[in-house]
Amino acid sequence: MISVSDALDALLALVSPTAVETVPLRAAAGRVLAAPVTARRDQPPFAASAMDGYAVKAAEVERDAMFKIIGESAAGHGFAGQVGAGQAVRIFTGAPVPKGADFVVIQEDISRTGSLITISDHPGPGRNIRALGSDFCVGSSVSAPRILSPADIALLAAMNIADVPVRTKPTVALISTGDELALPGDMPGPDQIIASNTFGLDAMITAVGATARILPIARDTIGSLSMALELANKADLIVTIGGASVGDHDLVEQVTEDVGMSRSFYKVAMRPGKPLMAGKIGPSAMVGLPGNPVSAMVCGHIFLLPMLRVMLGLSPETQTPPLAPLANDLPPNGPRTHYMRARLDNHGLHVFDDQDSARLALFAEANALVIRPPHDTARQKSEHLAYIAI
Ligand SMILES: Nc1nc2c(c(=O)[nH]1)N[C@H]1C(S)=C(S)[C@@H](COP(=O)(O)OP(=O)(O)OC[C@H]3O[C@@H](n4cnc5c(N)ncnc54)[C@H](O)[C@@H]3O)O[C@H]1N2
Ligand code: MOO
Repeated sequence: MISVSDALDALLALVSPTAVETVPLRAAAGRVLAAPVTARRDQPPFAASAMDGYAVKAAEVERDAMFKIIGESAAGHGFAGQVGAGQAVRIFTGAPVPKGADFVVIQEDISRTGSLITISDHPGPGRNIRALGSDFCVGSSVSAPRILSPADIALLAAMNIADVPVRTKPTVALISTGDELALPGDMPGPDQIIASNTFGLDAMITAVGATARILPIARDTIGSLSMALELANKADLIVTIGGASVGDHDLVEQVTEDVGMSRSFYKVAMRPGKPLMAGKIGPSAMVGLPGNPVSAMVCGHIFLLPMLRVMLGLSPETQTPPLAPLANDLPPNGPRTHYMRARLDNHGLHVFDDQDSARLALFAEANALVIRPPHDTARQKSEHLAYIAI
């Protein structure tokens, strides 16, 4: 049995970043930017008014000063002339500030009679002008890698970037194994249960930005499992679920060996998730997850997500696990790293009494996995422990 950190290192060594593809801007939302992109424009491309009002010379701005309006500058239609002494141009938000003007008096501070205006109130110190290129300039860079947020997409649009280089979505083939499994919506037999893990993992994989394929359930025969692995052969990552332990019907170890998997390791000192195996089948990374529903999902968080992040060109971890106070006492931990299901609220981490790795209903109540290192001593309420938000 190897430690969690050795297992993670070995798993990350099985994968590498996917190829880069170029997609239209709208399709880039949520994708990982693969290379820095640079602005093709200055923004704003001219000194622009930040307010509706009158463009004048700053030197002439004082209470009771009078100006003659000589034209108008609207967004999309600037004023071609020049503002001279004692002159003003009616201007609107986003419009180019005309030559000769360097101050916009907001219309609330003006009284107007025909084509004459008087500054009737004290204008504030701000000139109400956004300088050319004050947001970004030609050549300003958006750094990579990053998951493109809605704000990033808006920025790229403003930079006039129509096509975006992103990482190809890693493909993951999910294979549930077991005679006892039926699909949601099926009429399960009396000894059957519903295959839940594939669906939970599919949701997790999709949310991180990869594509999952759910393959037909492999039955507990060598032929059925071999066929499923064959169907999976083009995937970047093959994930089997169940059949990883030592029972007579646990065939993943044997069949992956038969199809020529070069094994990286089998069994990790963690709870849940001990009977985890990994290796390479041809060019695909392969991870054999334990079948217990909570074990499969916890291993998804601890191992699959970092692997997928590396495939997406990101760093494996999103953050160092934060600390929070315990809301209850905990007994000492055993020899394996224990990821304890807990609910974090304003009072701290409420670690569940029942840590059975088959209890999906309880797992769905959890929003944190409290990390207990091997042989961690007993912990008291209020002590701060590291956790992973799930
Ligand atoms: N003698 C021993 N028995 C077991 C050991 C051990 O060390 N010695 N380890 C236990 C641990 S820990 C785990 S975890 C499980 C893992 O077993 P497998 O990976 O072989 O999984 P299965 O036996 O196929 O299934 C376990 C359990 O999970 C259910 N299952 C399987 N696939 C799915 C699915 N896709 N969706 C929902 N539920 C699933 C399956 O019906 C079983 O109830 O082994 C322990 N045994
Ligand atoms: O290691 Mo198993 O995954 O505890 O239930």
